[in-house]
Amino acid sequence: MQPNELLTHEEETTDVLSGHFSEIISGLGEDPNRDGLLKTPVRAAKAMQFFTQGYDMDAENILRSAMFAEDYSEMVIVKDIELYSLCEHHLLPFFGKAHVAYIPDGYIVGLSKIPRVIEVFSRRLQVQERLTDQILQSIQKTLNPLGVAVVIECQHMCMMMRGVQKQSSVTTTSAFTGAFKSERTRNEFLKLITSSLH
Ligand SMILES: Nc1nc2c(ncn2[C@@H]2O[C@H](COP(=O)(O)OP(=O)(O)OP(=O)(O)O)[C@@H](O)[C@H]2O)c(=O)[nH]1
Ligand SMILES: [Zn+2]
Repeated sequence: MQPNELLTHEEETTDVLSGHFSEIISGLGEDPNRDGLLKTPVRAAKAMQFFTQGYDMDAENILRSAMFAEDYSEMVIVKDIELYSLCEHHLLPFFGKAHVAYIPDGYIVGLSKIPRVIEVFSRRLQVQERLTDQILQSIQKTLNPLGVAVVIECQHMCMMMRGVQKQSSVTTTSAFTGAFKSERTRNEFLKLITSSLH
């Protein structure tokens, strides 16, 4: 029997990635066999797998698992949801906050499912614009509410640690469907996410 037959798919991936990380460490001129680096390829592999675990998750299933029929039809906002993602250009983190709102049309969703949907799409190689849109579309498609709004504010390590090296710039992206296309509704949402009372 091959030793690999006993490994799960996840463990096999860890194995493959750690081989590559070992080469990266050598390529950087370091010795992957020195004491402090011995377990680093496996640790780095597991970290990258954690950062990209969203590929194995299904946002629509998550939302559908906690949809409840309810007559409430005012705006529901979940704001200041922290997120960590990886920029697909440099494989460096970008991180910040997401604010999500929807106006129910017959169904509400379990509140925790909104941050879970953000995990699904942020734990991948991403750009902030696509992340914003994917969150929006998955909620719109599943709940079919009167409207969805997503605002994301992030700092990108690729703009901080390297490249242009700007430490304080924050990128804001937003996307809206349905009722949030109206200026009045959108402004109410934007006011509420900047208010400390909500
Ligand atoms: N639109 C968008 N751009 C991003 C995101 N994350 C990183 N980038 C940008 O992707 C671009 C890649 O540009 P390139 O010129 O190919 O890469 P580069 O030479 O490393 O660019 P610099 O970062 O300017 O040094 C950079 O401008 C990054 O700032 C994102 O989420 N959205
Ligand atoms: Zn980048």
